[in-house]
Amino acid sequence: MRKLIIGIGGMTNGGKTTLSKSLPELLHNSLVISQDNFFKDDSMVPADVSGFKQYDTLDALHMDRMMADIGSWQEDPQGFMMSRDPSVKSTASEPSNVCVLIVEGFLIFNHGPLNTLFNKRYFLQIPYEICKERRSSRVYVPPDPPGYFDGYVWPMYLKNRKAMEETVNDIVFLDGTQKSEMLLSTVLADIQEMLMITQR
Ligand SMILES: Nc1ncnc2c1ncn2[C@@H]1O[C@H](COP(=O)(O)OP(=O)(O)O)[C@@H](O)[C@H]1O
Ligand SMILES: O=C(O)c1ccc[n+]([C@@H]2O[C@H](COP(=O)([O-])O)[C@@H](O)[C@H]2O)c1
Repeated sequence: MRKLIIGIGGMTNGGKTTLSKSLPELLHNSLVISQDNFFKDDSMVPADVSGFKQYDTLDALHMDRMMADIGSWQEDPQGFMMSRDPSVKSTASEPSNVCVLIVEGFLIFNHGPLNTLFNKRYFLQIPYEICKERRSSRVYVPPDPPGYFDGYVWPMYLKNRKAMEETVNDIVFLDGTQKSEMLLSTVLADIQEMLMITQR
């Protein structure tokens, strides 16, 4: 069984989840793993000197669990997909098929062991004002306290992005202000081309 692992990283509210969840509807044998599902419990996330909870760091995430899930997919993609979604039909008997894992999250390229697994890396970026606007209408658990975006989220984005750019150089940057359909068709066409090459 051949495998492809696609990384959809990006800024908070860049549109990672929206793009990622559309792909499995159009790609056979594909599944999404979201980094957001691996946040530690609030009681395990410390606050900084300003009192802001430090959610925008790898330490706030159970990366060990996320890596374990990806490892399980690598060992048996069909079995893992069926354990996640029993309605998925096994096509293991079909010749030359490829399983695709889409890994999405805001810090996926900042985690060295995870970053090495990607066959392709995308990063959705949006301007500060749009990011702040989109974030203000989103409700996290716990919700953002007043001043969190400018006092913590944005400075952490700049810090994490700098670290990413210092260590990873083959990222395809996508303009997250483009229409969702446009982003989807761009990434889908790219993945389909990779699938054709992988199947040869
Ligand atoms: N291409 C887009 N154009 C306009 N708004 C978008 C687009 N993609 C996502 N959004 C909106 O932005 C917000 C964050 O999207 P989401 O996909 O959850 O981002 P992320 O997973 O990167 O945090 C949502 O309100 C979503 O509807
Ligand atoms: O999901 C959670 O448990 C959670 C709790 C508090 C904050 N978050 C925020 O989730 C953001 C990353 O997710 P996203 O979807 O906005 O890229 C990050 O900026 C965190 O500040 C997420």
